[in-house]
Amino acid sequence: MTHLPSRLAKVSARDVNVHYGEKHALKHVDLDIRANEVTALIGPSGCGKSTFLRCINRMNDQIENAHVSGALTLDGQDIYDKGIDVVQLRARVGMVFQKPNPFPKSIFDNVAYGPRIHGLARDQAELDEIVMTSLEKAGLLTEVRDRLDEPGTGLSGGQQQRLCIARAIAVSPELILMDEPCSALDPIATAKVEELIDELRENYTIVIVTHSMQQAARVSQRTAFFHLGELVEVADTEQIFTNPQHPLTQGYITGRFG
Ligand SMILES: Nc1ncnc2c1ncn2[C@@H]1O[C@H](COP(=O)(O)OP(=O)(O)OP(=O)(O)O)[C@@H](O)[C@H]1O
Repeated sequence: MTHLPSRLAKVSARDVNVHYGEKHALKHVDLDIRANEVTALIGPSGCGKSTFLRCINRMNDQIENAHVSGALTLDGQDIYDKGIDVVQLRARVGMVFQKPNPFPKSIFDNVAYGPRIHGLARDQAELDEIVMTSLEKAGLLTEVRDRLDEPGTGLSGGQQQRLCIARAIAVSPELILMDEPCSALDPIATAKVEELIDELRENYTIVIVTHSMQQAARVSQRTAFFHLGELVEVADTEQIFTNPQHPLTQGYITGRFG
């Protein structure tokens, strides 16, 4: 039985299905994402984690053969409503990708890009303020304060990823989607980004796809385990890793498959 979307959830998914042509990639997913928490999506390669993530900001719209059905709401509002402005939606729901992808622009302009296109600053002083605050929140300001005019692509991989997080934050999103944000980073840069995720949860809701169970255990409060397109189990992270209810979850977290 499909339950009604939860009013308490930041994002509520009910009977969400995604097909890529004939391929049924996501099957009847019911999942609530709670506000001001980090929710980790885990599961073996190809199980549909990224597909689910892309449903939330309608990135699947850009994939020609993708078809999404079911109900997805953000604060109770239908994400797939015909009246929804997708550009506005993506300002509310930011995204950070696997590979840091700064624009070929200066550090300052990378962060100022979103506020400029959304008209968030009335003048240069306000824009400066947004850029500096976003860099600060992303834990990058002290490292780049003196080189804001230099290209973002000249930063280290870990710094570039924090720049992308600053860029996402600059438009004041409510939700940040992260698709394996540390997979291209070394352990030290990964630790910094994980620390940052933990701090950001105070003001944002975060959904992170990760292949690292250690990372899911370190950064998230809730964990959802997917397998072959189905959501097998969702629970508090501690429970998933200490007392999973489903044998498939148990098998995955103990490394028996995946
Ligand atoms: N554009 C596409 N066209 C056709 N099939 C796709 C497309 N994108 C994904 N798929 C298929 O849908 C399924 C789910 O893919 P998805 O990328 O969501 O999985 P994932 O769990 O994020 O995997 P990974 O951990 O390897 O990134 C896979 O079988 C994949 O091959």
